Amino acid sequence: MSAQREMKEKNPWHTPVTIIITVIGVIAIVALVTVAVLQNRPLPQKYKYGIVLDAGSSHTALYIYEWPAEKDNNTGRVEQTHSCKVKGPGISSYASNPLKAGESLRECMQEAEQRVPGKRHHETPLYLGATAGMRLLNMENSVASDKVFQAVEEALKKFPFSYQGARILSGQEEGSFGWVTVNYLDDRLKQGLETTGALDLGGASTQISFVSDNYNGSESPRNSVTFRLYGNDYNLYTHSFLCYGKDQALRMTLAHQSQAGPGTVLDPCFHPGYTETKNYLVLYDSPCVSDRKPQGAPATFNHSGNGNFLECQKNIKSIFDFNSCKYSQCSFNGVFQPLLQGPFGAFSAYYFVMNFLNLTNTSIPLDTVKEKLKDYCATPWNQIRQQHPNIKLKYLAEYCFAGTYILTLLTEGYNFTSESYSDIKFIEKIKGSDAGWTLGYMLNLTNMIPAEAPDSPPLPHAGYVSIVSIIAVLIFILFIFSLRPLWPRCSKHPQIV
Ligand SMILES: Nc1ncnc2c1ncn2[C@@H]1O[C@H](COP(=O)(O)OP(=O)(O)O)[C@@H](O)[C@H]1O
Ligand SMILES: [Ca+2]
Repeated sequence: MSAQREMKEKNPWHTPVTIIITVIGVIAIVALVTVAVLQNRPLPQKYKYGIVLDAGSSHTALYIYEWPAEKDNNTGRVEQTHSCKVKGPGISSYASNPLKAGESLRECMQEAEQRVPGKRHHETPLYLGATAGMRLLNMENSVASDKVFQAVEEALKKFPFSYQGARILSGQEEGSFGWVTVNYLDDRLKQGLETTGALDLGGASTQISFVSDNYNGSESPRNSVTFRLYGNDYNLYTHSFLCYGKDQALRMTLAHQSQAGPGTVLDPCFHPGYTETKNYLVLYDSPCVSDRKPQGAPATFNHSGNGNFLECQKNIKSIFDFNSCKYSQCSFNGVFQPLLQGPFGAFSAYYFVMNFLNLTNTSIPLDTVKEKLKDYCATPWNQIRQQHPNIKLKYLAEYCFAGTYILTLLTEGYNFTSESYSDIKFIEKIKGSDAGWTLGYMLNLTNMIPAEAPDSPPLPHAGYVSIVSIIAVLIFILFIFSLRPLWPRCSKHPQIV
């Protein structure tokens, strides 16, 4: 008993000096770490907002983007928080009643007023970009397109946002900003990773944009767009085919068939049993087909389907010119295209159509995809309608054509093969944001992607706190050891008295 007591009494850690040092040391460490944690705690997040209206040929959509206020330049952080589909057709359809174009945007704009916090309204930039529908209207009737823009501008200026203008995007801008969006959302730009090509299919035009090792912009410079983003140079190949969006392509295919003679068009791209009376004037009311208008045609024609994939593909091929090419290689219509280099993201109508047809999985062999589409096109129209009672009839009637057009455009037009077909991914969204040109357009106009790589703190906050804590503990232990001479002596073998 007494030996144990002696040992306890002689334990050097139980002397008042070391106890006091320990207590002060622990308090000092807690204080140091607390100060470090509080001082460097990330500030409560405040957000900034941006609004882009995508005035497409078939409809207008509004997108709201949000990013942390402190990190304008630190990318990969802008996200789409809301989207609103404007009711009614695209703004180019209001050529004869421009005021209605402005009015049509009101509901979505009011929604945006609710979604963006009031105190941010005045600093929130608002852009409207119009694509191929307005490009065509501008070609056809520039006075009408100016009036539409005027009406749209007046309507948008009534809202409390920072209005930055409405304009028609060039085909190159549409293609390249789609490419920026896809690669930004995938975090490929900031990390300098290999990029993804972008395939956008609209109603009135279609875009292809990708980086190819064998393209430096010297052959066909009009297809070249260069970007310097986060310290990396990109030489992008991009082309926009006006009239090769799926709605205008359908018009061209129909116009080609109705040249056989007025009356009835028996269309292999429509289901057997499908039959509609259509108006020649409506069909030819577009610069994409106006020169093919037959002379002395009756006002209407009967459009009936017989559902034949191969025949449909043959008709679709007739709207492509595969013969003229003054470059080393071309896609179609004499347009230069370098060697395809994947991967590719295909969005907008590419996704809507392939998703409806259950064909978004590109690891299915191309021949099987074609077989499935063949069966789908041959299905009677009545059966299709019964199976899909909730799908808009106009879309439903056209999925056979649209699917066949997509496969033809990809394989015959852009030269995707059975192997490279699997490099394509049909996508709608990336990390919650829609794939499309709008985000890239806003990032560019707000200078949100720096040319050089931003300086980033060498350590994340949690790493910083851990290192400060470990170093503080180590210093404390060293300190205790430096006080060794002050420690009371302790004998190796306790003596029994
Ligand atoms: N659910 C859907 N199913 C099929 N097609 C769709 C669907 N939603 C939109 N689309 C089509 O996507 C295309 C979008 O094109 P849009 O952006 O309006 O034209 P552009 O980009 O040529 O100006 C249109 O052809 C439209 O009909
Ligand atoms: Ca579009």
